Amino acid sequence: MSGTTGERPFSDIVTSIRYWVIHSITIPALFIAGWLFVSTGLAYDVFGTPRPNEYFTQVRQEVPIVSNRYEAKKQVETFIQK
Ligand code: HEM
Repeated sequence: MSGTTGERPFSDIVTSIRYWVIHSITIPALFIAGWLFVSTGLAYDVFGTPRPNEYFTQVRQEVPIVSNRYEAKKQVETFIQK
């Protein structure tokens, strides 16, 4: 038949009992895992994002914007010093 790849249609899958037996667990589990990933602070460590109190330090009170493309690496290194 034209217009089909031969795979099981989504409309058939998402209206099947078996799909929802599986996904009533897995979809909320993924949501909760994501929530915990953020709420425990693990996401900050994994992605290196500053925590709200880490944007400024004792030695650097200005915004850490890279302003010199040829010295960018050096600038970033000074920004991330304590
Ligand atoms: C650990 C997490 C997950 C596991 C182990 C899992 C497992 C499965 C299994 C076994 C099937 C085949 C179901 C069947 O034929 O009745 C399936 C299909 C499917 N799942 Fe999941 N699932 C997970 C998470 C999710 C999430 C989070 C979504 C979307 C929000 C999702 C969307 C789908 C869709 C759209 C299909 C149909 C895919 C196709 O056959 O073309 N799944 N999954």
